[in-house]
Amino acid sequence: MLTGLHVPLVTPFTETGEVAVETIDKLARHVLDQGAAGLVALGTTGEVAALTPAERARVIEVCVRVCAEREVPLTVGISGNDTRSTAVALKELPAGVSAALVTVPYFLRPSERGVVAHFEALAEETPVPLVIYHIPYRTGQAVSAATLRHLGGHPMIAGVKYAAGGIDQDAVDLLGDLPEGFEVLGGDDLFISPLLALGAAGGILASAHLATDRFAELVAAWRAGDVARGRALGHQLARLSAALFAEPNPTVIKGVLHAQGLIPTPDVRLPLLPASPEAISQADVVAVHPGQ
Ligand SMILES: O=C(O)C1=N[C@H](C(=O)O)C[C@H](O)C1
Repeated sequence: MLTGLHVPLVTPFTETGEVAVETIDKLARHVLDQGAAGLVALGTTGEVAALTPAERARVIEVCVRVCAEREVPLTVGISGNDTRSTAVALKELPAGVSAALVTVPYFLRPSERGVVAHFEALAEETPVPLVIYHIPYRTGQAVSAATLRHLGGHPMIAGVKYAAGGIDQDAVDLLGDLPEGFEVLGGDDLFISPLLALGAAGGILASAHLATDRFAELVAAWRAGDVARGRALGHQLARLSAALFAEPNPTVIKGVLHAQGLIPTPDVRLPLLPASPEAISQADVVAVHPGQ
């Protein structure tokens, strides 16, 4: 389940500010047609914090339908920094969800022992396998390779979305000795190629809304041991990711998707502000002419 390219969908908005439900359906089918192995709903890229509970439910509903039809996994993002309410959110996931992407408790900085206790408690109650979202520059909480390896031994903890802001020693340690049945998915778009070279099974990559087929090929090339292809594509796609992350995610991605006619507006919800026209046109150029 946790291999290949998974696209964390943006949440497009209509001219009047509602969630553009039909566009989510189209976008989901588009990235799957282009080679994505699965979808992620309600990630950071989906502006989950700015959606109402009813909007979140609607987004999940559309994604469940498309993923069921295509027989691909759907992972749903769950963020929270309190164990009890996170467990409730997991139990409320509807049928058809394959896994939950659960953020390391943020802001509180509970200690690594607290992180272990949190995930072990969730793993005992969750109806679907968990993917730990390790992103210390957003959560403020360090998690070592040893801790991830320990958690990865639990049968309900299927993997980690690894986004440490680069290739750090823990990434090298972890990928050198993975627990059975536990996978690493890259979550830092710019560093996906080196992480795949180290043995990551795939990635959850917002950049892959664009050039989805090339991102899927990047994952396949590294997994097949095609170093020359993996390296060449990796350099090309890193330029695209850099352009798409020139301003806060997902503002530039939405700007480019809108410019390409794939979503009705480039709108984001506060506190995000729309990307600048310069950032959008620069990323659009790189997306269309990847070699330049
Ligand atoms: O929503 C996600 O999942 C992702 N979010 C990251 C971010 O916004 O920093 C980027 C990554 O591509 C996936």
